[in-house]
Amino acid sequence: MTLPGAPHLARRGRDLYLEDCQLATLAQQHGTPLYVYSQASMLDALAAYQRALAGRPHLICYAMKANSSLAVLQTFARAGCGFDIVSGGELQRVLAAGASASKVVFSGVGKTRTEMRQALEAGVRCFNVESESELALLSQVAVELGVRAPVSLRVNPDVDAGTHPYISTGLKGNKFGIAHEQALAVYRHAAQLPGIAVRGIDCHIGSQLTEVAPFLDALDRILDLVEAIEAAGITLHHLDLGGGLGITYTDETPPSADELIAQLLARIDARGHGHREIVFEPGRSLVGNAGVLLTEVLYLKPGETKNFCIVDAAMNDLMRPAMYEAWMGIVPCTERDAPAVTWDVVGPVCESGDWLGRERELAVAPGDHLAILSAGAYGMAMASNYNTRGRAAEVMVRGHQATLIRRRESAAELYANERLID
Ligand SMILES: Cc1ncc(COP(=O)(O)O)c(C=O)c1O
Ligand SMILES: N[C@@H](CCCC[NH3+])C(=O)O
Repeated sequence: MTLPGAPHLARRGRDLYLEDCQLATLAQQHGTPLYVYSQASMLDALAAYQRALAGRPHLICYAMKANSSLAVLQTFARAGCGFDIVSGGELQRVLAAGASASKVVFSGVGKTRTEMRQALEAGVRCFNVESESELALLSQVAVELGVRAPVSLRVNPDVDAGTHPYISTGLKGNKFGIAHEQALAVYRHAAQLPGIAVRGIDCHIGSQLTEVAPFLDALDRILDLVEAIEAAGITLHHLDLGGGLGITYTDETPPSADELIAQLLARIDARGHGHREIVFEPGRSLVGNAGVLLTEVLYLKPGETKNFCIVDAAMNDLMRPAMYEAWMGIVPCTERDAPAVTWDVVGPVCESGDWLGRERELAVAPGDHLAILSAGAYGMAMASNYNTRGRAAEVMVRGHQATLIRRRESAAELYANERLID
């Protein structure tokens, strides 16, 4: 039986497998908390985007903030993928994984002078510029280096993405992008700047979007602008439509990448923009359902009003439930024959917000392993060391083969940069 949204995760008898690897065995071998990823799931998810765009100029730039582990980046780089980065650190990391800077786009509202210089020297493909002041500084830095920075402006189209307010980015009140009504003026200004080469236009309206309509609304707003900008004599080579496609955590039914892209391309063609290069920046939809977080049940603590299942993973390992009250599936790695009880699954961190799942029906005992599902995106990438907890280990599976791609962090590593005072 396959689990929702995760084609390579299935139960064989009582045991949960990711591809051909038994998860309970991996938990025993590597210890917990442990992230496990299916490489086939990542490649299948990428293939859906590649298929949908075949035959026209395009670049898929994986938004590496979703999961920036080197082996994940390497997997995508080898499959021909580009990358969307948001910091100099991400640039360094993706180059270390073997990517080419010529396939990297640089997003983010707060790029520093140093990061601009680093990205120009590396030769990134495009900067997605988010404000007029950033544009001015980028031009200056480029002139100092004797180059022109390739640029698209990230436009805030002011559409409601219909997602959690913390991950909605395309509304007027958000810090992201240049307001739609100012964009034409900023493009005219950009075209005059000595260190800027205008290349395209960009938007990204939010994350975990489960409907096509907001993408189409944003596209229409962007195409209106493209027409106005080109009428002003400024040529735009590419349309970067951002990321944001959602995944199934529980009962969401987002469109597949193929369906979404087919509808977007139909609109692009109908409006006469079919010749432009199309860029997408998917994050979650490439990696989210490729990963699980394995954890061991430490204690069961039944109570008068609530029953607590205390596990060894915590909010520092997986922040999404604490931060967005996000629902993530939780299932036993090995099913047992016992009546299910309702548990709040919580971690050892000293915060009441440290929960991973509330009111879950589970038949569990101490020592059992649980899998938290759909944890491949914004899981490890957002992990912290709160409570001096070393970050989890990570394993990538390919068929029967399981490779440790990051070893567990030790406590000594956590304070290695610190010094006692005299
Ligand atoms: C600029 C930009 N591009 C792409 C993404 C990727 O988003 P998602 O993981 O929802 O596909 C994000 C994050 O939301 C982003 O901020
Ligand atoms: N971290 C968020 C998504 C943020 C998207 C970043 N632009 C999540 O876990 O859902």
